[in-house]
Amino acid sequence: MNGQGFTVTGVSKTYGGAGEVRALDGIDLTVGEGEFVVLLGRSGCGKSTLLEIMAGLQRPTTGTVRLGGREITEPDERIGVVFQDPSLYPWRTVGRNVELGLELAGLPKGRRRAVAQEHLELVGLPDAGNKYPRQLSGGMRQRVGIARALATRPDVLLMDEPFGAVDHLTRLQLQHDLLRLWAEDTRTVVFVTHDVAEAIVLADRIVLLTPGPGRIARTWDVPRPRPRTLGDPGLTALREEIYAQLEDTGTWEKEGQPR
Ligand SMILES: Nc1ncnc2c1ncn2[C@@H]1O[C@H](COP(=O)(O)OP(=O)(O)OP(=O)(O)O)[C@@H](O)[C@H]1O
Repeated sequence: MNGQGFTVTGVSKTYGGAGEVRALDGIDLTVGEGEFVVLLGRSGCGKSTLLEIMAGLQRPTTGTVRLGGREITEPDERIGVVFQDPSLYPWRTVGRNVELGLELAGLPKGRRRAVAQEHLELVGLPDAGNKYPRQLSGGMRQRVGIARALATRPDVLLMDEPFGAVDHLTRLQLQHDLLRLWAEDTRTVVFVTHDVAEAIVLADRIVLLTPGPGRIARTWDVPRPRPRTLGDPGLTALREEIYAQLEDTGTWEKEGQPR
């Protein structure tokens, strides 16, 4: 276990400009060391805003975020971030993309190579190092994004719809691989999705956000062993409960697609 916990206290965010948008209001959230928390909610409820604030990529209008007791006000070496679009540099090989954070950290070239290769192996791409991103599938590129985030050995992984752009089967495989990586080296994970099934398969705890402004409506513990299948009766009940709560907010259609 090498994770660190987050404490989000009274976080609100209002985007300025012509039409003010209250994206978040009064978010209080604790994520324990080594815990896998999923932020679930429809499009526009402030999931990305909250994740970016936790990553130090944005400042809240009010409130604070602490990681291991230290306030987060800017990007932090203890935090790795994975977005839906892995944004790989097309002119760099896959290996050199994974090396990016290590370059910034000043690691010597030979060591960078070795660490990048080690992390490509970890995500199931042992032979991809000398290829270019365009030679990989979408799912493989997303794995490279994960390898890049893990290569600097962050204590915490923040993931914003990381599997949102890949096909269903690839998505299931990536979920499985992520859980394997997490089990091998447990670190704190905060994972954003609007997919109820994905939340149930992955999370220790599901945090449901509702929009206008984004607030925490409810949280659920998912006390089932992994790997989980949605056929598990305990999970079917939970799934129904989450959908019922979403329907209460009048903004959801069954099977996880926001209107
Ligand atoms: N840079 C910005 N400037 C102004 N408004 C913004 C900005 N970023 C987000 N918003 C607004 O804040 C609200 C929350 O957006 P956010 O992207 O955090 O939600 P989300 O739940 O992650 O949505 P999605 O699932 O579609 O990514 C939305 O109303 C959005 O339009």
